[in-house]
Amino acid sequence: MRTSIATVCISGTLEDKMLACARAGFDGIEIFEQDLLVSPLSPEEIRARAARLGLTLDLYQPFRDFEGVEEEVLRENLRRAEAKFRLMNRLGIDTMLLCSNVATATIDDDALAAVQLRRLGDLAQSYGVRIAYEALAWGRFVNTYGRSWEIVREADHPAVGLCLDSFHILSRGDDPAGIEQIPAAKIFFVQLADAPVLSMDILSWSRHYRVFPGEGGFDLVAFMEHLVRSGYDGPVSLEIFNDVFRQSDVERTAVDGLRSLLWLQDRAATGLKGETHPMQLRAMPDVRPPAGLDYAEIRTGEPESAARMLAQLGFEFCGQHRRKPVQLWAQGDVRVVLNGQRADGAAPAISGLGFQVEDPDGAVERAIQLKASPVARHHTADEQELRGVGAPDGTEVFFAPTSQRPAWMEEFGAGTHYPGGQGPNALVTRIDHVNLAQPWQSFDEAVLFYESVLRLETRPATEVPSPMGLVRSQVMRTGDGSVRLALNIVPHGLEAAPSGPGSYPEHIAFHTTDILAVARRAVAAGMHFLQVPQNYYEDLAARYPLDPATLATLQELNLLYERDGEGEFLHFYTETIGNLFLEVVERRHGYEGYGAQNAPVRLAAQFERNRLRRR
Ligand SMILES: O=C(O)c1ccc(O)c(O)c1
Ligand SMILES: [Mg+2]
Repeated sequence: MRTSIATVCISGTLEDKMLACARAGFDGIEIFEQDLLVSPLSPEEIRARAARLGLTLDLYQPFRDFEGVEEEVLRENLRRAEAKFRLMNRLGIDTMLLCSNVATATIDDDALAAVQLRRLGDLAQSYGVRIAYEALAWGRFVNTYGRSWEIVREADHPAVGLCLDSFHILSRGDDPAGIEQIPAAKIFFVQLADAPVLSMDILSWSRHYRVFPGEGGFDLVAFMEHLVRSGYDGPVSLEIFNDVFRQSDVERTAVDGLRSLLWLQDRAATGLKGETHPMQLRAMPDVRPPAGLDYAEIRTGEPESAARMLAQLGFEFCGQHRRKPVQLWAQGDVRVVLNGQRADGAAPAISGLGFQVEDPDGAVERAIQLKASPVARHHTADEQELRGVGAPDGTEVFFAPTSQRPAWMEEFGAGTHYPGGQGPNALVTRIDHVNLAQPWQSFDEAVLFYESVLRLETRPATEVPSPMGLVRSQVMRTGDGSVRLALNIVPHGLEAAPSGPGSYPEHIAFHTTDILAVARRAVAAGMHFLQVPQNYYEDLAARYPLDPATLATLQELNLLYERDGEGEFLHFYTETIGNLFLEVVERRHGYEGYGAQNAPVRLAAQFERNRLRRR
């Protein structure tokens, strides 16, 4: 598949954009008119530069407000078009995008629009160029691809075809299946964009909120499958109007965009297996979602405080790495690695996650094909090699084989004391979820990363009010729930990664089947929990018909509680150390959430604590 991207998607000057697109690996670009108008480069220089970079110039856009007008207006529009055709000849671009008329159309008549497009086609043909007609979702009269196709069909001109843009089709809830019936030769260009599901006017939605495929709520995979079935074999281009992308690092955004097209091809290739079509879809190693978490790694220059918290929660020290200042802690088969390879005094933070997968090499290979940066764990010949990649949020993602007793544990001393299994002291049964802070600029990129590299599924996002601002929270998980990540967008003014005041803490949540026992054991071991205000418990009593004894126990232990139908969720939080706190949760009767109603209580309590500490 030929990949392309509109220059409007990314930040910088036209030169910056071209370089970043070439480096990311795109085959071509669409020149967005505004980028050209403000460029000091002549059309000939742009053409030469693209050739040097190995980029094709696939489309010039947009040309607006042409059809459905009186004769006098049409003549003026043809004059405007001719100037652009001359420019396209200088650029060496053979396709111009024409948006359906938004502003000047006065005649609602498809036959007339077809005649006018035919006249434009004649003119275009004399310059050796062609017109790709796109129905904008907010076009004055033409706002569906079905209607734009009717007009193009009636125009019946070799230089007049369609541009299909997934946003305009899917934002209106239109069925893309009809694309399969359009002759491929009449589809001149294809633009893809995803978007979060929002209810707002379509123009604003389109101009500010588009995201790369896989980052929003539209079914781009199904769209792509219909497109491929039509027999289309031309460029597939990204056209994303997004306020954040336009101000983010240009190279990184370009890579994010290319990743979305790699992911999409892979998914469509899987969906179309066994069918024949002219488009060559690039597939990747087929890996299954992770079966579970092998370990979580906390990196800190002062392991004592994190070690104390783990011990209070019932974890046992299992051994010290034979070469490195790294400790292994475990409870049952839940493993936490405390990595002391950090500057003295550096506060604890989640630095890495080990995911258990069937085929670690295949998973790494796939991640690298998806343009993730490899990170290598330093190891000696007799040590287990763990390979991984860096996530956009800085977390190191490692791929480990599925195993009850991973081979790397041998490095933590011969005869390692490892409790394993579910001994009488092991009340924690697994890592329930890991909450990772996301810088606002790279949130969409992170969603696509975890979806494409780890094959996690997105769940509807929630918004949690806090004294620092509204925190957007997005759960990504395997279908069976064995791996769950909660991505939280860090409120403006706070930092995601560095620890200390002004940073946003991350946490690891452990699951237990007896939260009262874990809480009592922790209290007896001297643990301080995050304090929950009295107001919360009064509200709890109003929300649910809890018996007074249960309520008193919850309050005594600073436990939080939530119900969802039959399901019940009980949980508590530790204090925050550095950039990290821990949570223990108990899910009863199939509860699947994360205590959304309780998250504001936690964020407010943490805010208070942080402020007191800074005084
Ligand atoms: O928002 C617009 O005006 C606009 C312009 C060109 C496009 O291809 C498009 O999809 C939207
Ligand atoms: Mg478009």
